[in-house]
Amino acid sequence: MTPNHAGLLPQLSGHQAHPRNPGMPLDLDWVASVQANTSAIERRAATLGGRRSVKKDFQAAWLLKAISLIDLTTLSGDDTTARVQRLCAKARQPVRADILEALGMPGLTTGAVCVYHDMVETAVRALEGSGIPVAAVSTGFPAGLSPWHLRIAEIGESVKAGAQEIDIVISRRHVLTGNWQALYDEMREMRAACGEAHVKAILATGELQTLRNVARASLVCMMAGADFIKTSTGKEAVNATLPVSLTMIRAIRDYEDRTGIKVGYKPAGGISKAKDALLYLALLKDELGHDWLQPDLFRFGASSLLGDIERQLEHHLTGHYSASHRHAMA
Ligand SMILES: O=C[C@H](O)COP(=O)(O)O
Repeated sequence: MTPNHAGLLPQLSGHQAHPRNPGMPLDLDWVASVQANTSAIERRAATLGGRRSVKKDFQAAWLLKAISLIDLTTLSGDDTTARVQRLCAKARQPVRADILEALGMPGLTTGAVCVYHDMVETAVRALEGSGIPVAAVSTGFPAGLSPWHLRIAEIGESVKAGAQEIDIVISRRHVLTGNWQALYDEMREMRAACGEAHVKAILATGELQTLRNVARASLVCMMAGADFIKTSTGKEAVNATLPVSLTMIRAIRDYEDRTGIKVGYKPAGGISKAKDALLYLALLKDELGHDWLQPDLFRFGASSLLGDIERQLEHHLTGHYSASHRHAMA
């Protein structure tokens, strides 16, 4: 049985890397004008699941697409070389070979592997020749409160060790005190320290108090040159949510409308079910269109999502696909 691809299947080669975000001068008037209608956003997010139904033929294609968009992550204090090597092997072959074969996607990989700085070299070695980039959480992850020069130095060390993507944590206090200049300057300097590596700005949205703060912080980070904006470290009390995602995705849309520059989006933390991944993809497709459904512009930051997707693909092939997974996509 092969899925009805509907133009969804991830591209395995010949992918054009998306240009970096050069940023722009800080526009404080624009930042001040940003609003977020919390109840409308929450209503829209709450109805997303009910409004959509997945055509059964397309389910496998969407799940394969989701795999190609995962930053397969391990960010545990007890990470070992062996664990990271196993993770990298999983990134190279995310689901059983016979499943990929049956679905016409041998060679499918995850979007990237995401690890602490300490594990970058191990991951780079384990992924050699695969084309899968390594993302490092640098800048004193997850709190992002180590001395400034050490945060900048850590970025440099991660790049030197071979990380092609750097996930940095912003200073939430700059957002909470409305110090947009400080946030802009911080982000700008961290972006410069990344050199050619792409930079993802982690907003730690669970600590930003309001959706308006989330929208304004998103905008300032994009103005300062973030290539991606990311919700969470996975370590806050509240991590990725649909209302936060809608807010950030709309900020990305506004930034593109105004500057013509496409910035990527990475929801992270607590996304562990295939059906939830499909909701995020539905939201992205509705709000930003198909252009964003590729690894240069969208990633899931997730440590345990892949296992559930693999189970659902098995069910798909044996005809026992769960009805609860049919509600997200058209
Ligand atoms: O950036 C990725 C997150 O830390 C992963 O969070 P998770 O372990 O809840 O999937």
